Amino acid sequence: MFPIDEPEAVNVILYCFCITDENSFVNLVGEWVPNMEKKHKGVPSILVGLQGELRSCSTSKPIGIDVLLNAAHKIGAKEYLECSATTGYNINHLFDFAFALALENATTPRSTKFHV
Ligand SMILES: Nc1nc2c(ncn2[C@@H]2O[C@H](COP(=O)(O)OP(=O)(O)OP(=O)(O)O)[C@@H](O)[C@H]2O)c(=O)[nH]1
Repeated sequence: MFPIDEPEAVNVILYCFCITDENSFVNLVGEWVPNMEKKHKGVPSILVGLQGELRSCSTSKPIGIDVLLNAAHKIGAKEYLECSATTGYNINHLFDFAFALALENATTPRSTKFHV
């Protein structure tokens, strides 16, 4: 995990994983979330399922929605959202929601840097 030199500049966290990759989900919940929580306590987050169009693909085996909603609740995420870079599904909604959360959390003037 890379260090963010200005932790106070973080107003929202997007926890992203691929919905058909169990490992990416397990790593996210087991490693990334606890680390980020230590460094950015109280910062609102969104759990984001990537490659969302694969949910309707008959040959893929996505992680169940109930598991993901439960995980979002457990890690304290404000929402679970699925999106797809391939089809554009939910991308605008995700960023609108993320910016709204970030603004809610921006009680003092912050840096405008983006960390990906
Ligand atoms: N099915 C599907 N595949 C996707 C989607 N977005 C990205 N991919 C695929 O996932 C792989 C990785 O995509 P990248 O956009 O390169 O992801 P990255 O995290 O930047 O990966 P790096 O290049 O290693 O940094 C590629 O094979 C993409 O085609 C999506 O929405 N749906």
